Amino acid sequence: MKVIETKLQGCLIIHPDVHGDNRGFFLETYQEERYAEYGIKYKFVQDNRSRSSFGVLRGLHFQKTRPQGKLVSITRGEVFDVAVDLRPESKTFGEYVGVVLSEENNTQLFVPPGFAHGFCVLSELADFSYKCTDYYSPSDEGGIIWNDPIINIEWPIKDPNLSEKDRLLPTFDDVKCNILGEKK
Ligand SMILES: Cc1cn([C@H]2C[C@H](O)[C@@H](COP(=O)(O)OP(=O)(O)O[C@H]3O[C@@H](C)C(=O)[C@@H](O)[C@H]3O)O2)c(=O)[nH]c1=O
Repeated sequence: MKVIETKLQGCLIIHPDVHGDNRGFFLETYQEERYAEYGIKYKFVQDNRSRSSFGVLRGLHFQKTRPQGKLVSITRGEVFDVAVDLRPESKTFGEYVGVVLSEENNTQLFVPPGFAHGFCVLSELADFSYKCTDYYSPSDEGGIIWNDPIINIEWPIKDPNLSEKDRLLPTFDDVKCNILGEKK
């Protein structure tokens, strides 16, 4: 397994070892002891999977008081996946990393608790799988609009297909005030 640190502390790009043979391939998508060696020492309590079609963008999502760390990967298709650092004490607060995850590259991203997360779909269909370090808590959901001008993510698609909820998300500026306890 190859693990690459990103500029956002704790946010890791993971390339699991893929064992190919004449039947196909095998890979371990999570192994507690080995992932812990790289700082992923969380207990995962929920596994999720979503399917989306080309041009769908889900995000940018976080939970306010019960932040979820997420170990994300793709079992079908290709996405551009984004993590935004929302940890108020972080030197990289407000910065993001983006990485292509696909069924070809088998890459994973570990998004620590305290980040917003989102992805857009680059293939006809994408099956997105992730493990979470805390439970889904709908009343605790927060979000930032995908095309926020301050975060300024270079999404590889234009005019994404968004849920009604995601279309109405606030800006980073609005969310930042809440996170940092500032008055606007
Ligand atoms: C996230 C989630 C949703 N749901 C339900 C609520 C709703 O009826 C339906 C779809 O929910 P959403 O529109 O919020 O799904 P979605 O937009 O896919 O939300 C997800 O986006 C990505 C980017 C993330 O990082 C995830 O943590 C999560 O926020 O599924 C659950 O039952 N459990 C869950 O953990």
